[in-house]
Amino acid sequence: VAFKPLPYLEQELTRRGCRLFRLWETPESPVLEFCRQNAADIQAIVGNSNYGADAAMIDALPKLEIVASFSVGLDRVDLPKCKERGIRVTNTPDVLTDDVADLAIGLAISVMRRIPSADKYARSGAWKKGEYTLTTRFSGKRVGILGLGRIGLAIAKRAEAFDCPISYYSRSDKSHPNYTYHSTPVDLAANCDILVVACALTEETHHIVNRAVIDALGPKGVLINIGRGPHVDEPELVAALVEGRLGGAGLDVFENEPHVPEELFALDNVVLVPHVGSATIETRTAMADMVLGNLEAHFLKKPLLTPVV
Ligand SMILES: O=C(O)C(=O)[C@@H](O)[C@H](O)[C@H](O)CO
Repeated sequence: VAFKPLPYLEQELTRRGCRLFRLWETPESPVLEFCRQNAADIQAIVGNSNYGADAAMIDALPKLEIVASFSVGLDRVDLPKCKERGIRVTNTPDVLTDDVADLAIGLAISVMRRIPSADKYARSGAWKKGEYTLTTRFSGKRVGILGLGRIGLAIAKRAEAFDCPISYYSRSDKSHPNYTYHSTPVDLAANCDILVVACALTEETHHIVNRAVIDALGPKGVLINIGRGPHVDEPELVAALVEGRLGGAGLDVFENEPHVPEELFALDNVVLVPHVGSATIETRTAMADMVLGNLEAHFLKKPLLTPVV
């Protein structure tokens, strides 16, 4: 188990007879060393969005049969290597879609209406001296979505309820009846007020939000990232926000988690949360059940619940 899991997941793995090798409890020995020492016994890895299974780790585990990720995103798992070795890989799709989409809309409204700093204003007593500054309406704003997959569609559905016209960029035109397709991220950014990152992290989508996209979004534009930190060229983002070349940002993920750029701390047009997209008890429990179900199916030689490899 590569990360400190939900107690429920840890208890259930033990109750179902799994012998756990707790990687997070062995800071003294490098991960690879730890894997090599226990290679004869490790048949499965339970990882997440930060701790996956790279090629070196897979090579160090000749008995490895399955990687059951406690995440929908698999950018930390070397999928081609697993395929090559015949190692199965599963993730936790669908059960977290609503929470992640809710957070995306929550971040957008929080940035547009400056909710965190308005909250601070009310708590500070400053209201006694005068009204809080006017903010910007979310309803009706043009929402652009990078990646119209499960989470992207769930965000679009929610934004539609706020009368927001929806446009998107993805590898192919999905000829969606109500949503406008843009063939480049820059084109999408130039034609929306709020740009939401909701695609998987791949070599292709690494830094998909770069200087050109940020400048196309512009001084009134808002960026929402509930994908992965490396989707965004973070130094470019920070510079644009500090210089006022971008109107605001709502960020759940960062390039070097858990480190957050301190230059953003003083900006009230920026809302920062610590990778909590799926962090509700309901969703994390459902994710745990999916991990448990996939492991059980694998070792009982039954069809996996959510196979990726
Ligand atoms: O599912 C993903 O891809 C996520 O990023 C999150 O749900 C994390 O896995 C979660 O932070 C668990 O550690």
